[in-house]
Amino acid sequence: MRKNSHDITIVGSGPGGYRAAVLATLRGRKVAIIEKQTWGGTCLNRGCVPKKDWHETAKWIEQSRHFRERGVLGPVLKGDMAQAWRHQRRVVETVRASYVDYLKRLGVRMYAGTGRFLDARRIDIEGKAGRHEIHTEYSIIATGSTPSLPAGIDPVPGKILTSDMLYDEGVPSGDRVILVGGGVIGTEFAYIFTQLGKQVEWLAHSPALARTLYSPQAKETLKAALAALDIHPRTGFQIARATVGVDGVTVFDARGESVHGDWVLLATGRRPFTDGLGLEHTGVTLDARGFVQTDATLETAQHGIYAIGDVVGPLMNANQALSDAQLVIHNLLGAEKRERDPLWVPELVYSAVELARIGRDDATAEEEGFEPAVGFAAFAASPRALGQDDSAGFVRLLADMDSGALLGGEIVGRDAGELIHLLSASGDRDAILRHMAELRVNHPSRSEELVNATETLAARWGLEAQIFGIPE
Ligand SMILES: Cc1cc2nc3c(=O)[nH]c(=O)nc-3n(C[C@H](O)[C@H](O)[C@H](O)COP(=O)(O)OP(=O)(O)OC[C@H]3O[C@@H](n4cnc5c(N)ncnc54)[C@H](O)[C@@H]3O)c2cc1C
Ligand SMILES: NC(=O)c1ccc[n+]([C@@H]2O[C@H](COP(=O)([O-])OP(=O)(O)OC[C@H]3O[C@@H](n4cnc5c(N)ncnc54)[C@H](O)[C@@H]3O)[C@@H](O)[C@H]2O)c1
Repeated sequence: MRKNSHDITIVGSGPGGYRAAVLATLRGRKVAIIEKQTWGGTCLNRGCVPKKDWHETAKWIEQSRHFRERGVLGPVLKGDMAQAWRHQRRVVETVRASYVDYLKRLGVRMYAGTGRFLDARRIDIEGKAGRHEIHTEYSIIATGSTPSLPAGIDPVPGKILTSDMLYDEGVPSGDRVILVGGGVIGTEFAYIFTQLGKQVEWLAHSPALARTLYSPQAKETLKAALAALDIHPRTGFQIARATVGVDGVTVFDARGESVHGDWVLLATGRRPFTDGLGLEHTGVTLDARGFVQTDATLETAQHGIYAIGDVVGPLMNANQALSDAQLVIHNLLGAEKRERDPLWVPELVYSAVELARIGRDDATAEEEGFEPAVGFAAFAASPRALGQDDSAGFVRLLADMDSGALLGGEIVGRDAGELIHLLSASGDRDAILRHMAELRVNHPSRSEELVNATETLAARWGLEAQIFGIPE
């Protein structure tokens, strides 16, 4: 093989690209990865990792309300967002260094520059070190997404920011923040910013998380937790215009209503990123919204070119990108092909409560002809949660009335992002609830509430045989 030839070339080093590079190299392939900006992509540098660092700090500050009654005495704590920004940078830089080190140790060929397809097997890379042309047997497009701004609104450094700008450039001065968007970022940042000491005016077109599959009960629990901290979205506000002056920024909606603040954070969605990738020199096709079109195995219309993560959509989260990477490497190197199943990749929101879900919601289950039984356990009765002064939330499981198979699950409350693995660990969804009922647990723990929810399925819905294996 020539020096500049690779078995697999990956464009983009976010969670999707990074994971694909590691897995393919561990399986003996000669792999190249190209990154035009910062190694680790959105998730590491301006997404999941710094956001979770901030969420942790926000939780500490919120929990400090209980310090006195718990016997922890001292001055009242308050947030400092500029210092919190410096903290997440240190975490991000540490993780990034270990990512880069691992890729190097594995022998992945790392190219810093912008990758552009010349044809289906040749990629041009333009970077600080000059231009390279590489040859590749297979390629994986993992170029992610970029913020999508409302028409007529342009970013202004220090005044009108996207989340990418906030993490790349730092926290602007001024405590009065206008946060636009009722999606995942808006819902997470409304909580985080408030705990970190900002006065947040949260403008949303529709109620928080309106376009997600979380149950009404989950959304109500979130709403109550936010309201307890005096965080309320102002709904029906669709930002149409913004003006920047010496004293800050004013945003207007189409009706002419206005809100004034020191700076604005736009969380109005993200769009797939394929700009400058040279896809016109390949047979790869895009849909009307710009997502790369693939079949269920994640191969594009161009044989040998695959796509993963945000650039495929429609859901954009790191968990999906990681799962896609596993799938594509399996499909490239395995004998049989597997198909993408986004429903069974966990989804998370980190706000005043953590929300985690996997599988079908009630409506989807019913549409598919299932009769869902609901297993439920509230953290309000959990000795572990009560001892943590953090007992909001619940576990909610959907099971098929006939077979006892898991149809979907939702966990709301502290550590939901860890607990969801109990539902995602096994692909055997016919048997998972039976195994859950037999789990050898650590007591007291939050995991026990999954066992309790499973047992309510047996007790209240007559699923004893399916869950406990007792003959009817
Ligand atoms: C504020 C925020 C918080 C988030 N929190 C979470 C969370 O808690 N959990 C979660 O699951 N998800 C979260 N996400 C979503 C998550 O970050 C993305 O879904 C994930 O990063 C997508 O991974 P990816 O590999 O598809 O692409 P990306 O991470 O976007 O990486 C793509 C990379 O490709 C590079 N690239 C693009 N074009 C080229 C080119 N032509 N040549 C070379 N390189 C190129 C880009 O520079 C980029 O580094 C969050 C997102 C944001 C914005
Ligand atoms: N925990 C996670 O997995 C996680 C965390 C953060 C972000 N993400 C992903 O990143 C992507 C971007 O997040 P996001 O919250 O920006 O997008 P989103 O699509 O979740 O929400 C965008 C919001 O902006 C609103 N909006 C759009 N135009 C508007 C306007 N002109 N005025 C007022 N509101 C307007 C929409 O109504 C919607 O509520 C999403 O796909 C999200 O899933 C995932």
